[in-house]
Amino acid sequence: MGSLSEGNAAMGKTTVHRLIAEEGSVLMPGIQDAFSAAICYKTGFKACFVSGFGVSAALLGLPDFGLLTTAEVVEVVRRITAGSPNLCVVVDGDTGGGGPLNVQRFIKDLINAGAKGVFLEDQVWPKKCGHMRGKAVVPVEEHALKIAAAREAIGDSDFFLVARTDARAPHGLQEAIRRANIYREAGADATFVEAPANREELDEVVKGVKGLRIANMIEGGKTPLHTPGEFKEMGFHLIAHSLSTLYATTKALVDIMKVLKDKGTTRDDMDKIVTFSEFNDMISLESWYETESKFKNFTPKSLES
Ligand SMILES: C[C@@](O)(CC(=O)O)C(=O)O
Ligand SMILES: [Mg+2]
Repeated sequence: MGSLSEGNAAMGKTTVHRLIAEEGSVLMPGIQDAFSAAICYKTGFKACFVSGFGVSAALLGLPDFGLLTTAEVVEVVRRITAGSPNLCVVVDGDTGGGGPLNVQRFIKDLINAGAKGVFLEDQVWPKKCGHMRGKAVVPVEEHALKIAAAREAIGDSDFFLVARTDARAPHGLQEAIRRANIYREAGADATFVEAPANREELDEVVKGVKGLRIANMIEGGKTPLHTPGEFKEMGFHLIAHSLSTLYATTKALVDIMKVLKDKGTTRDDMDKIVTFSEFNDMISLESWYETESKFKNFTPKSLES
């Protein structure tokens, strides 16, 4: 089993380190916008993962195929942190938007936007979702340089750096493990070997990769689904459940569109949707009424008669 003292988790260096020290294995639901983030926080999660796959779908209506820009990601993150200021927001940074200088600018923008961490991966740009076919990775030195540049840009900020490698598919698990350890040496707080194919490979990752480790759960993806408890036992510290909310939303959207198309009304299918008041609770409407009422009777002193 992996040790929590590895990777400074026990030192509480950042919010993410602190959460790992508290929980052992931190589950981060994948979210794609300010609304899914707000529901994530309301449900009781302390951290979320801003999925590139999800943002590409929700913002652009496009697949996770290297079409999303870092500027678009930063803008989404700004809205998420404004809407959910107490949620620890970890962001999928894809390949970081270019070379080391672009990575540094991106990291600073994410920190200013209120994010608490980022994943940076070693795919060739334009990248693909880690569970799709046809991936390629850049030379290990090239990504190590980006990780070092990201580390420098982070400085003393409360920001957690995850280095991801997609080498498993094109070059095999041992190369992915080798790369993860090199990226850790270059300054990553944790590493993520993308898409191990079975339990044996997950165990190999724990055996071979030093420090804090990430696992990624995608329904229908390459890695079998496990619980946070099982991952804690194995030696993984951060678990992204990257696409569950996107897939659930997709199913709900398809179902209700079908109802509208077939029947033209939802009156016999109210079980498929939340009520007006349930939605308003979800979006904290009452707190806005309270704020509104504070200003209703406000008159500056000099205008009082
Ligand atoms: C985690 C992911 O990067 C998908 C993947 O490539 O596995 C995402 O964007 O959610
Ligand atoms: Mg992604």
